[in-house]
Amino acid sequence: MSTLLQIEGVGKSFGGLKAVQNVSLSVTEGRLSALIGPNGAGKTTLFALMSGFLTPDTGRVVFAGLDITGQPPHLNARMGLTRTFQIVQPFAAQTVRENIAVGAHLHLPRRAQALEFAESVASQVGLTPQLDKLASDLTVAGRKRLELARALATRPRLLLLDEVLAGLNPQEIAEMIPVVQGIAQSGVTVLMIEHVMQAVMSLAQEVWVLAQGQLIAQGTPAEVTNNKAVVEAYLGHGTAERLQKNAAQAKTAQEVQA
Ligand SMILES: Nc1ncnc2c1ncn2[C@@H]1O[C@H](COP(=O)(O)OP(=O)(O)OP(=O)(O)O)[C@@H](O)[C@H]1O
Repeated sequence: MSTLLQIEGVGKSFGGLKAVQNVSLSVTEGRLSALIGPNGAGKTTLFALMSGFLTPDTGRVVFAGLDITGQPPHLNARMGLTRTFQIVQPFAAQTVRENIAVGAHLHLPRRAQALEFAESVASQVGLTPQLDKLASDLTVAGRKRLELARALATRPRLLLLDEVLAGLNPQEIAEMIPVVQGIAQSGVTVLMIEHVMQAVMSLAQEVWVLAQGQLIAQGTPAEVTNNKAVVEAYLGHGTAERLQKNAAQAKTAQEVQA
């Protein structure tokens, strides 16, 4: 399988804060991967660097074999690289259909065609019954689906999903997971930022872990969740030893009792 997106030595600082430091990774075409890490690790900044919303201070971004470092987001979207946002901001006074059509206009200049294409995208994310509703009347889960639909309407090759499950209740999360899976199965390469580990474990084929702006682990979901550096990044220094010591003490206590 080929590499669709490659970032090499990418870094970005805000004043004295190194939000992303020397990060390199390759996203394989056709895969569903995840980027995880504690709050403030630099995940959203990395998405912004990949998609052109920010220009890196160091390093380069290569998409489909072309250097796109510093290229603005609308040109990246035209090439097939689209992102969603953690905070969803649809055009509130427009219908769901019209909102989705905005994304479709990237490749369909005629309004009637864009509106028709919006319908097929809506069905992909389960928004067909809401097509004529105003975006402002959608629930949080509906807005999340709309954000997905707007991005899908641009016909991405690579879709960067920034916490599409944030703010959803357990049932809504369970309903959204197959939607994301369906998008990947339709041939779109997906990289998602996600805090909901249940989703990462069930969806991701490959996971990267960021902490304090640096990549600290990479592997399958099972590999990264068993990685000592990852456990410590989430739970604090010394946690891995403490957990090991507690498990050993519990085992000894069981043996003494037996
Ligand atoms: N535009 C900005 N100006 C200044 N500091 C910023 C800016 N954007 C992000 N930061 C800082 O950079 C660091 C990384 O932020 P970022 O939002 O990328 O982290 P994150 O991993 O996406 O966090 P979360 O999981 O909480 O969304 C944080 O310390 C944040 O406060």
